[in-house]
Amino acid sequence: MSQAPLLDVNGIEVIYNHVILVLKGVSLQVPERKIVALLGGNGAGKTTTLRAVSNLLEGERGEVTKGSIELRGERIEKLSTSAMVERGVVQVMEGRHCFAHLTIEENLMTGAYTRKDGRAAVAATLDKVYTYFPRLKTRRASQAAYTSGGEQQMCAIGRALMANPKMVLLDEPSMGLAPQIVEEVFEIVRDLNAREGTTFLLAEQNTNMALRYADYGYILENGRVVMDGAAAALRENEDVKEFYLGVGGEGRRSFKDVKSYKRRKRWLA
Ligand SMILES: Nc1ncnc2c1ncn2[C@@H]1O[C@H](COP(=O)(O)OP(=O)(O)OP(=O)(O)O)[C@@H](O)[C@H]1O
Repeated sequence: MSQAPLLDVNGIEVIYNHVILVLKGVSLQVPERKIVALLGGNGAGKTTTLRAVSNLLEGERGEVTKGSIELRGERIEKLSTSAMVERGVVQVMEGRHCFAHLTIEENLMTGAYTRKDGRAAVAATLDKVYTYFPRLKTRRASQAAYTSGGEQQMCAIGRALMANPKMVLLDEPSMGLAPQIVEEVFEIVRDLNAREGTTFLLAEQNTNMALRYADYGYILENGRVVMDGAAAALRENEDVKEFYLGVGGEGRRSFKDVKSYKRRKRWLA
C-alpha cells in the first residue's frame, strides 16, 4: 500500500474495565477509497478495533492505553463520537440496531441529524440511498420491526450513509443473514466504494465473502494481527484456506498451531 493511508492505526492496546487487555498492539492502515477487511473468529478483537477508531469505547468502559490512531495525519483517540462523524467517519454497529418502532424512512433520517447543509441536501442524499437500496424505497413506510433482517441491515447502512461519510466502519454485515442477502449487501458496498469513493473498514467472520469484495485484509487472533495482505493473496494462502475458508484441513484450529504459519512469523519477525 503505497499511498498515504486515510486511517492509520498504530500499535494500539485496548483495555476494558481497567484490567481486561483485549487488543495487544494492533496496527493497520486503510487507504482512501479502498475496502479493507478485518477478519478473525469470535472474540478476536474486531469490534473492539472498530470501536477504538470511531471512539465508541468509552460507553463500554474501554480505553486505548497505548499506540495511536490517525485520520489524515490527525490524532483522533481523544475525539468524541460526534467529532468523528463531523470528520466523515461513521460506524454501523453489529446487530443492525434499527429503531424498531420507526419506519425505514424515519430510521434513515435519524442518520442525518449532524448535517448542517440544509433540507434539500439531505433529501438528495435520501434519494441517493434509495437508488443504492431500492428495497428500502419499497419499504420506506414500513415499521422497521416488520422488515426482514436483510432490510434492517440495509437500513443500518443507509442510515450511516445519510451522514455523508467518507469512511464507513461496518461491523459484521453478514451476521444472521442468508447467503444471497449477504451477497446483495456486499454488492452494494462495492458499488458505493466504486461510485461514491466511500472507504470501508469492515469486520467480518465470513472470510470468504469479505475477501471477495475487499482490497486488503487483516487477520486478527486474540487481539493481535497474525497476518495481512492483499485480499487476492490471502484467498490463495494455504493457511487462510485451511483455517478460515474451510478448504482442506480438519476444521478450524488456531492459526498459531500451524507449522508453516509459525515459520512465516519467524521470517516476518
Ligand atoms: N465491554 C466489554 N467489556 C469487557 N470485555 C469486553 C467488552 N467487549 C468485548 N470484550 C471482550 O473483548 C474480546 C474481544 O471482543 P470483540 O467483540 O472485539 O471481538 P470480535 O472479534 O468482534 O468478536 P465478535 O465477532 O464475537 O464480535 C472478547 O474476549 C470480549 O469478551
